[in-house]
Amino acid sequence: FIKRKKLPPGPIRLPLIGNLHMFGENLHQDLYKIAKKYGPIMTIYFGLVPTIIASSPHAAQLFLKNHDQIFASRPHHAACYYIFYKQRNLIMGKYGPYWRHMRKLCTLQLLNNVKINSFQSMRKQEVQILVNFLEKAASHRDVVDLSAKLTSLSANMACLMVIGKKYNNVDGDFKDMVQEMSRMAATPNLADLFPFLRLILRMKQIAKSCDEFLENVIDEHTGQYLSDQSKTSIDMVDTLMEIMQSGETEFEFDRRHVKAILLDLLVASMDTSSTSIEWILSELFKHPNVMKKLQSELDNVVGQKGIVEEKDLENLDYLNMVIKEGFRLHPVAPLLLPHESIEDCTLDGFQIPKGSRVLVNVWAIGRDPDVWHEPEKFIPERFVESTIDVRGQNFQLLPFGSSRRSCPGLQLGLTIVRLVVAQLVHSFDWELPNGTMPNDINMTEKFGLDLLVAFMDTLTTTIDWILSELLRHPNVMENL
Ligand code: HEM
Repeated sequence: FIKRKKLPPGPIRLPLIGNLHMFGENLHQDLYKIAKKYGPIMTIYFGLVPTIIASSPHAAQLFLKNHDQIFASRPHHAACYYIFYKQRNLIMGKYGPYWRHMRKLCTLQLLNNVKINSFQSMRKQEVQILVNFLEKAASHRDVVDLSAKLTSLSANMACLMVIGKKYNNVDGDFKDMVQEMSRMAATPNLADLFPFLRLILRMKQIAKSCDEFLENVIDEHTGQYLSDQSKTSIDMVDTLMEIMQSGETEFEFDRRHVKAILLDLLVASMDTSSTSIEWILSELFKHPNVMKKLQSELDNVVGQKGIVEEKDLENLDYLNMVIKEGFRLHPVAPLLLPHESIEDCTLDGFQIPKGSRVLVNVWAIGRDPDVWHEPEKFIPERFVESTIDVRGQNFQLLPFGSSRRSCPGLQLGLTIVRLVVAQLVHSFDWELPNGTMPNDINMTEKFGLDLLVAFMDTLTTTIDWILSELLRHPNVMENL
């Protein structure tokens, strides 16, 4: 237990549930409101587990830059423990030599510019398939579920890059599993996450199907890479198998590690880009003037050739402002992923003990009125002559995090988001269906992964703590 008086301030907590009663469907929005009262560094109790919340650029900088190494670990997470090979993966791996090796391997071998560029023609082809579909729908004036199409585009790109086949052609069980994980993430009510034991059992089943799927993928690749010289691009399973078979890694690296990385890459790239694209397009539909201005930039830079090439992206200044503004208002991971401290630390006068969990509310930071003029409005022009960027150097805009634990897929994610938005805006004049007006577009956020990520383990830990206390006090147990 942590001595409360040394921790940052926070609302009064109730026995056992802590501050849980204060949260509704959107954790980051509720935390934003609470931070207005308790300040940019505050303590919130999820059950019995204290969690430090950073809600200003200065606070984010303290945790992610000034004390970066101390807060570079991740907490234990029951779901991730089962699904990601005892947290042997990169995303939820504990900070230490093993995580450092895995991170180096991913950044240098899988997500470097050469590797990302080797999938350029695949991206172009997949975007073209979507454009062809939309052209056909437009010629019949059919209404299109763009959200579903973007999800499928993003999943296809991720699967082609990682395992060498489209998501549409992937085994049904894996798809069911992905859908189930999304359903769990979209559970609208916290109470639906109970009972935990059932949830944990389900996690174990999901982990098993996931493992079987990845084993199959690896089996399919074994041997095939060497014999199949006709492959135009080497997918990430090929690369990882080659690394494993070379035996030249500085650390233990076997099939379990390959599977953990594969899962990371699939999970991290499947929904993130499509969700960002969907938000940005929704803002453009809501703001026809911005849409027109962007179309005119695309006409000038891309011209009549119709197809947006990745090399065009660097010349599209207004597009880049639109993307930054989209990320500011709608970060895909509003609380990043949870960080955990590996040693005691004094920070802004507060003592944060080793093992503290930290959430950085980048959603709140993107709406901080001390930093942003008219923060609720979508105004890409705010970035004219501004050096603020999304790459983790500017703490007022952190959609990919910053420093050691920042997103290693930033370049890839950014390329996909810019390419798809540019192509869809350049190829079509968009209309909302059935007389919907721009102001009618529903911009309410759905209950997202952040809640699952932040809560799930704090609740199981709370139960663990209560049970251990009961075991230590048999008389209390008996009374109960
Ligand atoms: C628009 C797209 C994307 C966004 C907005 C995004 C955002 C993020 C964020 C916020 C984090 C957590 C940072 C933190 O905890 O401080 C993260 C971590 C991560 N992302 Fe991304 N991401 C995107 C795409 C991708 C892609 C395409 C990949 C790889 C194929 C990827 C791989 C990862 C990995 C492996 C981590 C864990 C890093 C670690 O813990 O060391 N991401 N991402």
